[in-house]
Amino acid sequence: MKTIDELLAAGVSGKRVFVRADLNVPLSDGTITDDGRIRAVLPTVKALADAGAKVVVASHLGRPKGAPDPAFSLAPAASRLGELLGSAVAFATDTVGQSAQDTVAGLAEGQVAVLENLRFNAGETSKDDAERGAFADQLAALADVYVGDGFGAVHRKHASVYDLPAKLPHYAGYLIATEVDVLKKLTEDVRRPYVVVLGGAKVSDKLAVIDQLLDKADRLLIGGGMAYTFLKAKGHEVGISLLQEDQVPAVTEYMERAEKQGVELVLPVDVVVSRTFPDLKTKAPTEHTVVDADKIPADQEGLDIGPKTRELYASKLADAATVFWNGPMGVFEHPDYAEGTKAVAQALVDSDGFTVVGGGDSAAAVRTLGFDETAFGHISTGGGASLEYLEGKTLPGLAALED
Ligand SMILES: Nc1ncnc2c1ncn2[C@@H]1O[C@H](COP(=O)(O)OP(=O)(O)OP(=O)(O)O)[C@@H](O)[C@H]1O
Ligand SMILES: O=C(O)[C@H](O)COP(=O)(O)O
Repeated sequence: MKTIDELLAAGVSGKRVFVRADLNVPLSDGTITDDGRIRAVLPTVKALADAGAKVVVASHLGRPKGAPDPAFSLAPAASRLGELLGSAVAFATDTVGQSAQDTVAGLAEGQVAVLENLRFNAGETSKDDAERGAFADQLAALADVYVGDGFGAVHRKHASVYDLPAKLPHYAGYLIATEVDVLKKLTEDVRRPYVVVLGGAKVSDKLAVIDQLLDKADRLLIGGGMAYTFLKAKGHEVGISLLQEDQVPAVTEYMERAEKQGVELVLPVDVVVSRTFPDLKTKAPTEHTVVDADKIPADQEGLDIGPKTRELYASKLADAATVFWNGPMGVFEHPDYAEGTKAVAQALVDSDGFTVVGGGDSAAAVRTLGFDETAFGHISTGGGASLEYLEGKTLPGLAALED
């Protein structure tokens, strides 16, 4: 995989360099609530601009349906990028149309432009190779060189991630190079005990990675929305909690395999429950109680791990030599359900091991809950991407950067 340093050494002055970033940042009423992914691409953008390149930054945001949707515009991300760079960033109001062509043509050496959301064009995510290829051809016409730096999207076989690199000289940016280095440490001769903490809401995505982790990890701690499918599989009432009913058989099999393979698979022993899902906009205080994990009332849902579980998980993390954590332990966006995520984050800060936080929401949780990012070994910008890497899958966006 050729890296950006090789590109810079060869000289980029005056060249149009297409940087595929992951600027898929959380927004609330058009305001960016966590700019971590924008900060993560700064080293690459700065190095190219300082070397005189005409930098064309492109990304997706959210999941628009292949057509323009103002709610998913990259304009706020573009202006935040400009603030962080300390210089004006040109913004194209389309992806490959007249605005993009004029904006790129008007770039001076060292200047940066951001294209509008790539997923406003159906070709970006199309399952049809020809349709994706045609869109990639239009993107290629805007650049002389390609730099892949959107780690959070490398598991997607999309035009700007997979098809476009083949059409231009291509290099890995600093973020992708760092992320791959870190994740390699988690897949090759990992230091033990190796503890994995899984939570969050994308239950089905993550269950698949457990299958692989059972052969690698020494301990698996389950929290967040993930936990209730496991508790159901143990025969417990889970009320109206987040549940992937069709995954109960698979989860049962995982628990049996963990037992056989001597992998400690730890589930919550108590949970914070409520009758209703909290209002994440008003964050109005909610009625909630702590119950044993096998006593969730039928009309209530588990929204965070309870105090006994927080202590239990901290004790299971205390001697870890390596930790990978993906997925918040509860609905951390609401103060009534943030304590579990805080407790796990604190346990990683207290750990002497190598700690990796993998995931857009998990990384955002660590930052918004006030933890110092440097207290962790690495905060990945990709949740799904890091999980699929750990699964041992070939990631399209990384394969496309190999010669
Ligand atoms: N018990 C629960 N019930 C419902 N939702 C929950 C629960 N616990 C956590 N969540 C939600 O899970 C969401 C994050 O899950 P997700 O799987 O997306 O995390 P992530 O993997 O870190 O993010 P990404 O995949 O975007 O990198 C949060 O918005 C949180 O509110
Ligand atoms: O948030 C993420 O995980 C990445 O930006 C990928 O987004 P996607 O799941 O919509 O492809």
